[in-house]
Amino acid sequence: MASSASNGEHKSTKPPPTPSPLRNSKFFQSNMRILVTGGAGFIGSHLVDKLMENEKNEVIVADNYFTGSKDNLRKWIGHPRFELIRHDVTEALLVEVDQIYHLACPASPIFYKYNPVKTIKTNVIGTLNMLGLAKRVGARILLTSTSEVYGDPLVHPQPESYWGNVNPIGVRSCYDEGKRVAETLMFDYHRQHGIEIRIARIFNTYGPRMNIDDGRVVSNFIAQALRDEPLTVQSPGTQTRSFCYVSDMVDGLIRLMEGENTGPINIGNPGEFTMIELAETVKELINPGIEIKMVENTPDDPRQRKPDITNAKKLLGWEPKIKLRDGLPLMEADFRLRLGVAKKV
Ligand SMILES: NC(=O)c1ccc[n+]([C@@H]2O[C@H](COP(=O)([O-])OP(=O)(O)OC[C@H]3O[C@@H](n4cnc5c(N)ncnc54)[C@H](O)[C@@H]3O)[C@@H](O)[C@H]2O)c1
Ligand SMILES: O=C(O)[C@H]1O[C@H](OP(=O)(O)OP(=O)(O)OC[C@H]2O[C@@H](n3ccc(=O)[nH]c3=O)[C@H](O)[C@@H]2O)[C@H](O)[C@@H](O)[C@@H]1O
Repeated sequence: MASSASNGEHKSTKPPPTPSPLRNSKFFQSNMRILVTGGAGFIGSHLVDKLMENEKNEVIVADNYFTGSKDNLRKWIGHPRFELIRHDVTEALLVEVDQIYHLACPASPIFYKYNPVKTIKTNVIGTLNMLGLAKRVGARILLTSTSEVYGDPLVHPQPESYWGNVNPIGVRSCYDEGKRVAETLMFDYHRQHGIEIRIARIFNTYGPRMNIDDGRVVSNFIAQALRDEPLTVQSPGTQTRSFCYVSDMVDGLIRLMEGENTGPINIGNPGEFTMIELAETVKELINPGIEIKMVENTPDDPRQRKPDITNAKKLLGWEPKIKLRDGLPLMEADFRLRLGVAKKV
């Protein structure tokens, strides 16, 4: 029997499947072959950079480029330990790998709401396909779930044991409910087939390489500040989020994959800000002359969000290092380069 969902230490009674014998038949042998779905995206490409630092890793990225870009991976294209495949995870993929980081899914609300049926297919069929692959080759699989599984949370901060408050028929449901089903599938494969699973519940992550017009709040505010446009705070502006810098996130994901705990484990930075506070910070750091404008919000926007990271600290020895005020200038420098806006002296 699996233990309770709150301590991140689920154990299946079944032994994991044996890795495919084909795995050992290659002439060139790295110690670990790793598949990263969604690896051309924001978090995925930073994860690939970190995994490629280890010479014993060979990395395969599968991505359909819906929100990601080859440009994010350009330094690895042509590298002997790296392979990039244009692939949609809603279709089966046959590769021999030891680990799967399953990130493929549009993450910004404007993109996941653009084609909600495709978003839910990506979360459900895509995760089923990756679990099928993990089962066939005996790979360990990590799912990047989300703090959105807590919906508009009635418990604050959110521990992993909280079951959430999600609208099942709303405009965000393709993503929220899609990720909840993906988590269910992970645990069903774990209990039924002994697959080694890891689930990270990621809280709002920001950093260099986010799409400039991604639509998420940090990228919006930085791009607006650099373009001398008003910062668009969606009403009421008192809603909160907790922002994690991408290098901290990648460190947490790798620790989770390499450790012994299935999760789900919250990975995020508990520093909590209202959207008005975030706008004021961006204004102060990047463009003090800019206006802050209140605009209409979208349905079902969670009113508060902050991770309880007790489990991540205890089970992974992980906690974020980069404060928002230190991370924003790193992202600003990247956006300035890409937008061609030099810093005034
Ligand atoms: N960034 C965050 O704040 C955050 C928070 C919680 C969870 N997550 C999760 O982390 C993962 C990565 O998020 P991100 O911020 O890097 O987003 P992103 O949009 O930059 O990256 C997602 C990647 O997945 C690819 N993709 C989408 N659908 C696909 C499909 N059907 N087949 C193959 N590839 C597909 C995209 O092209 C893109 O490269 C997602 O699973 C997201 O749900 C992110
Ligand atoms: O961390 C998570 O779990 C989830 O967080 C985000 O979802 P959300 O928090 O709604 O992200 P944003 O679109 O960045 O919105 C954050 C807040 O900023 C506000 N906002 C957004 C954009 C803007 O221009 N102005 C603004 O005030 C929104 O109303 C919202 O309250 C991500 O988009 C999801 O991929 C991720 O799974």
